[in-house]
Amino acid sequence: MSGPGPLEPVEAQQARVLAAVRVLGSESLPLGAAAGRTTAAEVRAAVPIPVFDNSAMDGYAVHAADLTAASAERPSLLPVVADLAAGTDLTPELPQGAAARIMTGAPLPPGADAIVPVEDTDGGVDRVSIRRAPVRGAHIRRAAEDLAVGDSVLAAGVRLTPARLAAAAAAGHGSLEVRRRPRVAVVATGSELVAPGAPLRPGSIHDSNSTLLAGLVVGADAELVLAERVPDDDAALIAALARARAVGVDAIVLSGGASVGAYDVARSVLEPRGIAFRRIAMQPGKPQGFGVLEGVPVFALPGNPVSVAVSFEVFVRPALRTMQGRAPFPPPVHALAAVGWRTPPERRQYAPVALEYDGPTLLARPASAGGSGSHLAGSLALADGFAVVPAERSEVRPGDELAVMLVG
Ligand SMILES: Nc1nc2c(c(=O)[nH]1)N[C@H]1C(S)=C(S)[C@@H](COP(=O)(O)OP(=O)(O)OC[C@H]3O[C@@H](n4cnc5c(N)ncnc54)[C@H](O)[C@@H]3O)O[C@H]1N2
Ligand code: MOO
Repeated sequence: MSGPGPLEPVEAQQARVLAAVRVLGSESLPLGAAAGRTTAAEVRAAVPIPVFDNSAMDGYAVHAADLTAASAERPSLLPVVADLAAGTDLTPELPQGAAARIMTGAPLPPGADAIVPVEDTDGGVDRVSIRRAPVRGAHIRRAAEDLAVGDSVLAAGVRLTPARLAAAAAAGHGSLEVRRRPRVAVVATGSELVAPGAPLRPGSIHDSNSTLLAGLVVGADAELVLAERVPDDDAALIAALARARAVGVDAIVLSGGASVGAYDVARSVLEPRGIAFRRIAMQPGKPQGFGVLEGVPVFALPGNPVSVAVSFEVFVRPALRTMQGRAPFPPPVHALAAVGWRTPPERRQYAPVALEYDGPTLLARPASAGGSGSHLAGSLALADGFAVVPAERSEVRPGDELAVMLVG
């Protein structure tokens, strides 16, 4: 990149990224190992839900027509001809004029057309006294009333939450075809960096980007296979990139050295290797390197911590989602600005905001009292998301509606 060059739209850079990434292959995993994975194909019910007609109550299976006269004052008495617990394989035909004791989830005996809850009876074992006339169909759960065999349980490209895994289990699946997790290497560059918690020497700072990126990668359901911190030294970065390729990666994410400084190592190493460095019309996150190095997408994010957090959401997360076969962009939430603030000209702002409800109204408030500087790492602690302010706006006024990207 020689000279400043024009600012390019965020969408143009996102399009480059998405054009360069591919959906990964799939593998079959047992449900217990599939949480956080993405379905590689539509999942259809292999068994119906419910599997068979069954009782929704502990009580008695009856013919409703036998009990039209039953009341608290004049209970009806029926012989109990069967005792059906959940899990029983008995399916006796229920004769007219008889009852079967039945527990919740036990199969409905053929002929029965209503369940009387035990609370409406004397709980008898040989004979039962019934104090209330049931309506036909009462407390019966019909086979397939939720899903029939072949019905769609999960679409392809859906993240597997515990609830979705449970639906798949209920529909007869023990394992699912899921996308492979993207393998990601994270490299923080900067001679000023020391490990979190290590003593600071003059001019040094704690490396927070490694922690941030590692957590974001894992939170995006990818696999962190390498995390390195390298000084502003070409040979050190080249060696780190070689190690990343040696372990096998689907993406490499760097932080720092993406701008025009004399020691901007990411740019000096990667630009000659075909990674393009551009100025994107966004704040923070203006300098962005992206390209494909020996088949591997490489993201060179600017070093400022808030820039890293925003750049991940805007470029890296959509790529990792695409690799997993998901829609690239999670839907934003909408909030009203609690206060006003100035925004930079000609750059779309991604302002870290804290969200809070005022009654039913979701309000967004800048997460840092110190403004929206990309160096304000402390503001990340309070940020629930990034409010997206269009480039043509120069200020946000109190009450303005804002789209907010939730942080991962
Ligand atoms: N002359 C210009 N200077 C700068 C421009 C510009 O257009 N012209 N753009 C500014 C913008 S905007 C950004 S953003 C930064 C991006 O710079 P780099 O990507 O080269 O990042 P560094 O210089 O390496 O670091 C920036 C900042 O972040 C701190 N940092 C870096 N790594 C970490 C880490 N792992 N943990 C915590 N903090 C980190 C670093 O110490 C710097 O303070 O360039 C502007 N300059
Ligand atoms: O683009 Mo930089 O991230 O504004 O500070």
